[in-house]
Order: sequence, then structure tokens, then C-alpha cells
Amino acid sequence: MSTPSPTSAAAALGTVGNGVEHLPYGSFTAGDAAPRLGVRLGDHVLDVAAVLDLAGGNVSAAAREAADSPSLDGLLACSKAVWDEVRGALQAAFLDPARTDAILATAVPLSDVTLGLPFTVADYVDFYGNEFHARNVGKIFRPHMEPLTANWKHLPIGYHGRAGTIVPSGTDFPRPQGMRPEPEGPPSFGPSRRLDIEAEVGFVLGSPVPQGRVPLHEAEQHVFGLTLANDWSARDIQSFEYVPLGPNLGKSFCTTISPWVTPLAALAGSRVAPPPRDTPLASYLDDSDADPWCFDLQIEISLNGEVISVAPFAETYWTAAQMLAHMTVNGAGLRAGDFFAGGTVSGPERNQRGSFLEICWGGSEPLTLKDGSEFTFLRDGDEVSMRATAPGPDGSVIALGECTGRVLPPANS
Ligand SMILES: O=C(O)/C=C/C(=O)CC(=O)CC(=O)O
Ligand SMILES: [Ca+2]
Ligand SMILES: [Mg+2]
Repeated sequence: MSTPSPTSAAAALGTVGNGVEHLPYGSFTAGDAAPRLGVRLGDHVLDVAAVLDLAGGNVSAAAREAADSPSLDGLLACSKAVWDEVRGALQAAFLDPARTDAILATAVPLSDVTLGLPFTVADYVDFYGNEFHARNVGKIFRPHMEPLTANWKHLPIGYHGRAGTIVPSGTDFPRPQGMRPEPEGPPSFGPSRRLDIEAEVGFVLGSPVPQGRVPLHEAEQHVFGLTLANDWSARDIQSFEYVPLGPNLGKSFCTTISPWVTPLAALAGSRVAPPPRDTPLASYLDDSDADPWCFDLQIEISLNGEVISVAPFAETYWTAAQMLAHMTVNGAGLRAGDFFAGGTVSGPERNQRGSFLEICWGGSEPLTLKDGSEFTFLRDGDEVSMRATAPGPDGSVIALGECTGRVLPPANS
């Protein structure tokens, strides 16, 4: 990519993490206007359709129509060729000094907008792709069994989530209630006592496949981009309900995602090979000759502003391409707006774990916070934020949109 000229919009507005090499998309509302598809440049947002209009006849009708939308929904319904065209046209506009004045005239400071869900979530699947996390949870939930289940290295395990409970960053939610195990006697109904987080990377899908498979080498055509995700989890509700069908209400009350979707193209320089495989894979999952599909993303997790952990996504065993191939190998196809999360991200060290369940080892190893207090699971009023950075082209940095939420007291109490 060419260097921004001093008079370009890229030079005027771009910031570290959100320069012209990033350009994440979101759905923004300014004042009384209806929501619009926006693109972020530095600490400003621009209406994508309005920027494309500045390119005159150089943009196809399909691209203009897709961009003229309240969210990413229009673009997700298109092919990757349109995604690339729109991104290319935005970068060209932001780098062109002749268009700087027109762009600056329409740029809205982030402090003046409300950000909604960046796309309409169709189906939601949550995978369990990180071996450190899976081993830790296995040891904590099933101490007398092998930590990794027999299927774990043969396929990426996942469960269906509730798409309708995915919310954008900044949405507070009440502590969930449900059936909790008691040390003695039958379970009781009440507010979760073991409310937790899961730091994850979410993948946004598009270019629909009405029915059929998405093989590994076609993943590039369907993964539009990435967001951070916090799969809030009520560990007590989960630990009682999950046998034998997996998590249900313990995770379906709220999942927070970043309001910005980072296009896959922006992370070209952050792609790395996944950890070495030690189990032979069925051909539909065998990625030994495929492009690298893991990402060098470091997810910083803060509790009430205090950094607790930095979780390395590159440690995730199963890749997004494998998860997509697996999700569709039965012929299911995919819809625009389908979304999957890759699983809780953990590394080998305590301060690299992506859940409090693991950091505090099921509550038996409390964390001492800066103020000297001891912490295990979330309290009413606690706020958790996730941020992540990845290397971008030419020494630049890509900063994924923040993913924040706060626990309110249980409803009706
Ligand atoms: O092993 C279990 O029983 C449960 C595991 C999880 O809670 C993990 C989950 O939601 C998937 C993930 O985020 O890795
Ligand atoms: Ca999860
Ligand atoms: Mg959830």
C-alpha cells in the first residue's frame, strides 16, 4: 500500500491501530439519523456509501448498493470480489489528497455516534479450539477423567449458541439466574454465583452457500472478518446442565462482541501457522498444505481497568478455516451473517488464560487484585474489557475494536 501523503484523509485522521491499513466496519447512528454502515479511520467514522460516491463511476453498482445499508448485512450477502472492491475504493479515497476536504467534511468523531451490532447475526456456533483452555476446563470440571475428550484432536468441538443474545460492546446485562448445584442435596434456583468471562475471537461469514460445504481452500471466500467476543459464562449453571448435550443456559444469556469488524484482508500480515498437529486428520480438516489460518493476536483482558491477562490467539489449535470446513461438512451451507467464535483463548501461563475459571482454578486459587482484595468470579458492578492488537503491514499495528460489558444485579431481585 502507498504511504499516506501529508494531505490525505489517511494522514489527517489515521491513528496507530486504526490507520488506512485497518478500516474496520461498524453500524453507527449519529443524532436522529437512521443507522448506517460506517468505516473507522482513527477516531472518526465515515459513511461507507458516501465515501464510495466520491469515487464516481469507478465503483460498481453492486458495491454501491451493498454499502448503502444500515450495517454490514448488504456486503455480507455479496461475494469476496465486492468486499475487495469496497475496501480498495475506501483506501484509494483515503489516500487521495484531491478527496481529503470532501472526506473530512463528512467524518464524524466517534464520541458523537452510537455503535450498534455491526451485522445481523444469523446462526452462532461457539467452538472449543484452544488446547490449553480445553485441558484446563477438563481438569477443573472432570478431575477424575482424561482432560481432553477422545474426540478433541479429531474434530473441532462446538455447540450452537443463541444468536439473539449477541450484543455490541457497551451493553450491560443482569446476572443470569438458573439451576445451580449445591454441595449437599438437590440443586437450587437463583442468581449465578460463578459468573465468568471467555476471551474469544469471532469470525463473521458471508457470501452465502445455500447448501453444501466450504472446503479449507475456500475459507478465504467466506470469512469476511474478525471481532473480539466475550462469551460470558455462568459456570455453576453450566456445570450442572451440560451433561450430556453441552452448554445451554449457562452461556446463552449474553455474548458481547466488538462493534467493529476487522476485514480479513487487514490481517494478512498477522497470519501464522497453528500449533503443530500430533494426530492425523481426516482429509477435510487436513491443513498441512493449506495457507496459515491462525492469527498473531494478543487479547488483553481488563477487570475494572486492571489488566489481568494477555491471551495469545496464536496458541489456538484448530483454525477458523477448519472450523468453517467442519461446520459445513455435513452439507449445511452458510448464510450471510453466520458467526462463530473460536473458543476461549489461553496460553501456557496463568496470566495468559482467557477465563477466570482457569485463572482462579475453579475458585480455589483467588487472584489478588491491585487494591489487595481477593477475586474469583464476577461481582455485580464489575466491568470486563477486551482489546487486541496484531501486526499490520509495513510495521503498522491493527487494533481490534474493544469488547466491554458490565454485570448488573440480577433482574427481579
Ligand atoms: O469442557 C466443557 O465442559 C466446557 C467447556 C467450555 O465452557 C468451553 C466453551 O464454551 C468453548 C470455548 O469457549 O472454548
Ligand atoms: Ca466459549
Ligand atoms: Mg454466550
